[in-house]
Amino acid sequence: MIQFEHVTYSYNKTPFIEDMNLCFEDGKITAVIGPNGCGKSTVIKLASRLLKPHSGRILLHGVEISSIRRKSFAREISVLLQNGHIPDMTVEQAVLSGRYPHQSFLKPATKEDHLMIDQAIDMADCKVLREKRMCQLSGGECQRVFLAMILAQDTHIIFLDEPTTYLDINVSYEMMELIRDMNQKVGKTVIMVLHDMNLALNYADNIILMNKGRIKGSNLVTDQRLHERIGETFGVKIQSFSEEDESRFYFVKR
Ligand SMILES: Nc1ncnc2c1ncn2[C@@H]1O[C@H](COP(=O)(O)OP(=O)(O)OP(=O)(O)O)[C@@H](O)[C@H]1O
Repeated sequence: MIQFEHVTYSYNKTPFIEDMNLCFEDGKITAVIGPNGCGKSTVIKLASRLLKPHSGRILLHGVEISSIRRKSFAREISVLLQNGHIPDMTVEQAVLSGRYPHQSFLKPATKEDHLMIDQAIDMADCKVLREKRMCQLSGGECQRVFLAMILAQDTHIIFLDEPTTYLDINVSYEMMELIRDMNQKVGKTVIMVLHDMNLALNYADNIILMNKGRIKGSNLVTDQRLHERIGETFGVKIQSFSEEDESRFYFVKR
């Protein structure tokens, strides 16, 4: 479990995130949603130690994350960022680099490392890309390889910042199915930033809604007013229709 306690962070003189309290529960898929610039990536970067809070505490299973050793932390938490750096190496080497928290300095990769990268490449459907260089891949292919790197890192908690960027609609759903498998079959805790409300509503066990650096609601999956709240926050109108005794919603411009 990751907890934010009274966290404050600012990029300039004015605090952007102020006194934030938040909990990412174990074993769940949590979607963080909110308009552009509302602070979703900032939260992911704070939780994954890429940014340091100016005040307050961030705890991983009750331990302040700043006190955890780098390699131990990387065995617990992995993160897929937006616009990640494309390494100058082959896909196989890139996926192997995901194993670094489990390897000893200057020791060659072990049998287990190779097994993990084979599994990760298989799961993320990157077999045909294995020998290619990263710079030769399309945006969607790169995204799949980044996911394979994360799978190879084999952490309990996975942060994904817009994992479906560059993916077409069909592959986006495949990616979500893979994320659901990681959660349900392997027990990973997944926290992901999503812009696609359909994906968030279909795949998340928990939805956290943000606006202007603040949490506007968490545990929203069961909130009867979830769709209205999304509409208000994004400034869009909701329309609903019934399908097979189920109400479906879509959002349109006001
Ligand atoms: N390095 C930085 N320096 C200054 N301001 C920053 C920096 N990074 C982000 N910001 C600002 O902080 C705010 C929150 O940014 P953040 O990337 O967390 O938003 P987001 O909700 O993830 O947005 P998006 O949906 O567009 O990806 C924005 O106003 C952004 O301009």
